[in-house]
Amino acid sequence: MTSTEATAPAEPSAAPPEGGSPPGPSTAGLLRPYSAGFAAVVALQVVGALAGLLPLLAVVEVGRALLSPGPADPARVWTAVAVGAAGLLVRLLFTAASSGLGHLLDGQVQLTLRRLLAERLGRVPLGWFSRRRTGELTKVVGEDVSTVHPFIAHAPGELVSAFVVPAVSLAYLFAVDWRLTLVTLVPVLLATALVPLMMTPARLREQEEFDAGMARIASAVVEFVQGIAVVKAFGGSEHVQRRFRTAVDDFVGGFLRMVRGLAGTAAGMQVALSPPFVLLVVLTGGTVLLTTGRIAAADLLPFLLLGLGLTAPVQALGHGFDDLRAARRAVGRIRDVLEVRPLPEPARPAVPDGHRVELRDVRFGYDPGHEVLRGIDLVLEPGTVTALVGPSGSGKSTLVRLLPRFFDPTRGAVVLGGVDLRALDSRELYRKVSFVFQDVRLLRASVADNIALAVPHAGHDAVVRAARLAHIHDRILELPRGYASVVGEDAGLSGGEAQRIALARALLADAPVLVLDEATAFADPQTERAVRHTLTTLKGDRTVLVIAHRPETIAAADTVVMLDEGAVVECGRPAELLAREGRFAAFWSARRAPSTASPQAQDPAPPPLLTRAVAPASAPAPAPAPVPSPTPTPVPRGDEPR
Ligand SMILES: Nc1ncnc2c1ncn2[C@@H]1O[C@H](COP(=O)(O)OP(=O)(O)OP(=O)(O)O)[C@@H](O)[C@H]1O
Repeated sequence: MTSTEATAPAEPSAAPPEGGSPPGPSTAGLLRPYSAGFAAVVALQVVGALAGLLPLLAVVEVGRALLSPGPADPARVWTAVAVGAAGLLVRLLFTAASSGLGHLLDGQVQLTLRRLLAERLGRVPLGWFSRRRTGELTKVVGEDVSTVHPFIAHAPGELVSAFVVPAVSLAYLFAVDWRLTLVTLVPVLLATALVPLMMTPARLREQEEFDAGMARIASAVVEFVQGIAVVKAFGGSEHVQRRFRTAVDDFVGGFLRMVRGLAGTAAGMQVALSPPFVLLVVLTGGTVLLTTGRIAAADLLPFLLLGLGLTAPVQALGHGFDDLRAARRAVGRIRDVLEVRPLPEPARPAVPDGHRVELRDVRFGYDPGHEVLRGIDLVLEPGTVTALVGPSGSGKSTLVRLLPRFFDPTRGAVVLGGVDLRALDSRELYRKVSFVFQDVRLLRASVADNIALAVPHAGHDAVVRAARLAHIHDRILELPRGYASVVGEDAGLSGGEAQRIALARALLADAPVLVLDEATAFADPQTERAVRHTLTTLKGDRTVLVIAHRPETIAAADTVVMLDEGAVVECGRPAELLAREGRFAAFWSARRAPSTASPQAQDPAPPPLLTRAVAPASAPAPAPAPVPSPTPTPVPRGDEPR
């Protein structure tokens, strides 16, 4: 058997990586395999952008030919036209190729990111998911990965041409007339001089307020939408609406301050970069130089045409950097997920011998310094049902989740068939351990596929048999397409029905260890009795651990384990424990007392356990006590008295 000490991690492996965890791949590292592709995108874009200058230069050349004294030289004109047309064609071809290649690369990068995320999400501890909202992950895998699109597909080409085109244009213009070139640069210099005014501490503060205001509105909307039923039922809509209105009013105030602060500078930049202003500046300078005889009229043409082109890339630069910033934030969130420490897998997996489960001095805490399980020692024998009971927050759900390795213990070990779970291959673990918890997730697939998830090649008969055992078969037949009905499309299932499908899935998987959070809260009394009957009669050689909320389940269990504040306070046969008149007896009678003010006042009276208490301790477990027909009132989960 694997030694616990050798493998026990200091912290729950579900905790986010801290300190010593291996860093995830850097953005550059993620993109390195595509560097040749990016280089090709940039090269194609540069050629395309430079070729795009040729039509403008051709117009300049034609203008010069037509404006020069004497008859125009047709050959010179036609050559210029041909070069211009060729330039246009090359520009079209190369920018199209660059864009096409950029989008292909984008597709590959997004696919790689999604594969990496899927691969990592497949290896992180199951418990990590329960600490995250589904929405957060959906955003990372969907939206954030898509956010890299402009960064990959557009930014490289746009940013490069934003530098190359002005540089080449400037070189050409300097060659024509350096004085008019300086004049042509005035609008760009003016716009650039205004940039620092947009980055003052006051502006940055306003930007932060804007972001915070947006976040407050988003959270007020989410709170309202997610809790709409509760909010309406308890008359809290006015409070929530007031919160939303306050968030919007604050945002509007902040937004107006930001706009007032930015408006003057932004308008100044817009004017400086606008074509009329550029033409005005070039024409004014050109007229002065022309009238003083320093340049020829034809020399004015390139400045009018290329001068406009000098400002366009400056504007593109703004968008490019915006995309870049958004992509950086998205890649940061993607990296956070890629950095989550995966569930450690053994290099040489051990093979369990049987399916006796032992918890040996198991300690666990979600957060450092706060233990939720405080030294649990427990043995679950094959062929027995162990009912876990205890007050809300005593650690029942946490304990059962250690068996399918949602988390690893902080200290101690969970041992299956003599092997520490950490020494088991995860596929082997899930072949051995099935679980049905209350937060059941069904896939958007047919009911049959949902049941056969762990056994994809199971025949229809086997699926039906499992569904019958889970008492969901009749309900499935009522669905529009029976077993072929797609969950969420053809069939809307209640929480209890979904749990019974999950139970059918677990029964079909036929794992020798079954861990259940009693699926009673949603089921009607008859179904609930039938499911319980299935579990007790089917157990065979199975090791069953169930968080029991119903008195009948507790009565029918072979062993009851009473937890309180993360420790086992009593453990034994239900009748023996009752006779002992200790913590479990108090817990039990609190459930019986109809006049108590506790929420259990509505619960059905527990079955007469004392009739079982007369059996000698060494005798085989007697048949379950007769189960009285429970009232339809469900036991709310987690409200047992302390
Ligand atoms: N994901 C989590 N992160 C941090 N703390 C948690 C988490 N889940 C549970 N806890 C805490 O661990 C303790 C035990 O919770 P657990 O859900 O295991 O108790 P329980 O006995 O199953 O309660 P209930 O019967 O109400 O479901 C509680 O104090 C709870 O607040």
